[in-house]
Amino acid sequence: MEEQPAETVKEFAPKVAWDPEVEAYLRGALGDERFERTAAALCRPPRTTCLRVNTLRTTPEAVVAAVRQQLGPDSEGVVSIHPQVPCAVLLRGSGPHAVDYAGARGREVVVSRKAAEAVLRGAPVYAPGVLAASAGVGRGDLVALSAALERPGTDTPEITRGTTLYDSARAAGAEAAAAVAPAAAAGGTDAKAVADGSAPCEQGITRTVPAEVAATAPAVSAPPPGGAAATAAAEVAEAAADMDEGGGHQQEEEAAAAAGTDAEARDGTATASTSAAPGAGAAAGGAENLSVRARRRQRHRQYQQQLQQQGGPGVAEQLRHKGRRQAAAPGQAAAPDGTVAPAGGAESGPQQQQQPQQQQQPSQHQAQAQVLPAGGWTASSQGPVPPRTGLYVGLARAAMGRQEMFRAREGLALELVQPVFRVPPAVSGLPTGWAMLQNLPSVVAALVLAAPVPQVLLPQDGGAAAATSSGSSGSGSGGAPTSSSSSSASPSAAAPARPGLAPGMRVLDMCAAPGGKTTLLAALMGDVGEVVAFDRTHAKVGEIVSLARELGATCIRAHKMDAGRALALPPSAANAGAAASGRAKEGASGDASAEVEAKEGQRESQQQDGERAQGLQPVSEKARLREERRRANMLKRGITPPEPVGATAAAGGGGPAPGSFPPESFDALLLDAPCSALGLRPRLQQQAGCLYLRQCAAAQRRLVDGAVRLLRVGGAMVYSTCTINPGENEAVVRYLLDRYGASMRLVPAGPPVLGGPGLVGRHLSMVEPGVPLVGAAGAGTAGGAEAAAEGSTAAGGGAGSGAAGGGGERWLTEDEAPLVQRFDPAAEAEADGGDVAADHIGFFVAKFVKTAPVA
Ligand SMILES: C[S@@+](CC[C@H](N)C(=O)[O-])C[C@H]1O[C@@H](n2cnc3c(N)ncnc32)[C@H](O)[C@@H]1O
Repeated sequence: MEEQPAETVKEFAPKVAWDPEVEAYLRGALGDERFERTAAALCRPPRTTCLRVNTLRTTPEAVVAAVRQQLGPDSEGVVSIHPQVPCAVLLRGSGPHAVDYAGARGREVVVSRKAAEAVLRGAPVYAPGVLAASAGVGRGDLVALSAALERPGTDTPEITRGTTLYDSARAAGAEAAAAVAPAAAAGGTDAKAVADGSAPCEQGITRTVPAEVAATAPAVSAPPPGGAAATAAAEVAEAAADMDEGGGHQQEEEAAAAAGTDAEARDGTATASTSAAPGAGAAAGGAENLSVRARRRQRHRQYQQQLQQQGGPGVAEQLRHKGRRQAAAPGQAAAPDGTVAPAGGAESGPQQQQQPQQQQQPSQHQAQAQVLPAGGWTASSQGPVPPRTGLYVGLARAAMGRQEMFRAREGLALELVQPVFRVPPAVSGLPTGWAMLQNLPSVVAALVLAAPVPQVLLPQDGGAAAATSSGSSGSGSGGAPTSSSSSSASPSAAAPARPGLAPGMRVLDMCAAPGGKTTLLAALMGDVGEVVAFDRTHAKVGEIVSLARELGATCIRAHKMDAGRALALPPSAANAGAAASGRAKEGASGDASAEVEAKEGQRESQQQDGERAQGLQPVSEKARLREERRRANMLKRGITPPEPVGATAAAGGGGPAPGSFPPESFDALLLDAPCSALGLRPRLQQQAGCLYLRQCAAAQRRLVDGAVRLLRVGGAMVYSTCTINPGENEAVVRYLLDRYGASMRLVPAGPPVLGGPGLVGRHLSMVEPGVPLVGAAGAGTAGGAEAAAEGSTAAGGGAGSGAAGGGGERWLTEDEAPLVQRFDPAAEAEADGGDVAADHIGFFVAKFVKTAPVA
């Protein structure tokens, strides 16, 4: 096999791009080293896929056998039952693998960030995900796949859809073909830059030429017509034709320049067009008259001026690079493999090898770009584009030609040939309802709710659990643990325990769609009892219903409900509730965003429920009929329609929703809160800003306010998120304990325990608007932020200042931290031998028991 130059092989090692304020905050929370590892881990998918077995229909062993049968020899070492979570079947993948991009021969397709993230999980790319492609990419071609990030703070990708990327090697070949003479004069210092492999391109990516090639390549004169350069020119010409479809004259200008038909457009100084290679000339109009060319020149200069006016340093840099490339181009030639060979002569040799040392230190992304296939890629049909990120995500084969990729609204555009991650093969042939894909920490969250609650924490009369204590713990049906918690942090670890979840209970899943955890709760209860599932979005409630049907869970009642308004207080308590609500707002008074969020949430909820509320107090016959149809429709789809209630106030403001529940309605409760999702993987970019993080936390506190009231005394509650943001995790636990500590007790979140401890300390300025976050972190604590010196304990409740109180955002104490589970995306790297079974998304689980009514 032909040996490939090392430069074509690329490692995948990017780090998530963050909003700067969020980065400063997370660095403070996690410490620099852990933050760096987390930022790298978030760019990669977890290498283990988890199939959660539906124990209502089958057993883990049966699923493993079915998967093995389906995968055949491929299943060797790939499939296993999780040792601590019996209802979880793990399928192991591998990566990141270095990818050799030599086969792409300089062709590239840029896809949206989201498409690239899907590629990392093993998906192909569909036409809408394609943003840019090299000129002349045809069906069946191999291409390097790269990701475009979004411009900071926007959803707009950094590269416009439809952009043509020029393969600089081909463009250079065309230019060489256009030159009658070897253009020795233009070779000068730029030829030197090319020769030593450092010639930059328009995108700010430094193109690398293998040293061997640089040292040995012959000097180039005009290549023979019909050779590689002519082919390249023809492809560039095709690109020019492509670009006419939507690119406007600027694209044409660029194409002409790249095709070597207008020397003036390239260096701005030449006075005559050179004789073009046949292909290039025919394509781009080498026999144009001077006035047309003069107009082009003018437009080109105007465009450059515009760019310089609009752009920051990036644009200036691109223009500089562009000038250098263009001047250097005549001294280059396209090697058959798409690499660029330098001009020989006096400038070549050891002198050139020193050039890179004089260059500016490349950024991280540039550093990645330096190991791109020799030849590199340049942009663009629409003028210079921002410096590329160099986020290469695999070698793919085009299933469409370039034009079709942009014209098609759907359809497979690219199939992965060499992936960065090898995900386990898809398991598609399992009998319906046997298993579902569910990330392991999510499974753990439900199991933690089912885990036994130490008896000593419960009131004498046994509260809710006593009513069902004769039932099994559910371990037989769902693999829930039966033993008492083993956490040494709990003073009551050795005490007899009662199940947190058992058949016959009435359980609430407050934010339930699409229903992964809801259906697991039902399985853990043996489908006996009632699992009430809320979601605020109508369509999503439908998803819960469908999943419940598919998995055969009949005890689930799905409601469309804003969980923050689900608490119905009796009229006598309404005033007290309103007062509680007022206090909640008071507590958050330092947090302007909380109010913003509360108002927004209220507005949205009111809007969503407006129609329904009207239907409950119909103003017309038409409205009544509409409501009837609506309710019938909901019933048909398995969604429980809301019933009117007479209550007038609820914690969290906005009043109770129709169909809301009185306090202490549920024996157990799961609050899997909507969150910033900063733990989901892979993510190549995080757009969330601090304001958004604060809004998420405010919404979560509002949901907590309702949850603690809806839970019956003696009942267990799990709070979980899929974010690594301590403001939505530890700080929410702190809020709950400070505000409701007289009624709610933090207990060990387990078994099973697969995550690490929570963060101790506080962040001084996260919740204080206008205070810069940088520098807020102290040194030497678990998170790099200030140590928890205040000694707030799990039981030491009362109306504390909460997360929003003076002194910034507060997390856990040393005693509390081991009781929760923080799933660290970077944890797997720390594990012995890098155990892929421990490769998780970022997640957080905390468990509480209600020991007394909430006043
Ligand atoms: C993290 S997801 C829940 C995932 C779910 N527990 C599972 O495991 O499949 C959060 C859900 O909360 C819903 N949601 C957001 N705000 C809500 C609210 N105020 N009341 C009820 N549901 C809400 C969202 O629509 C979303 O489906």
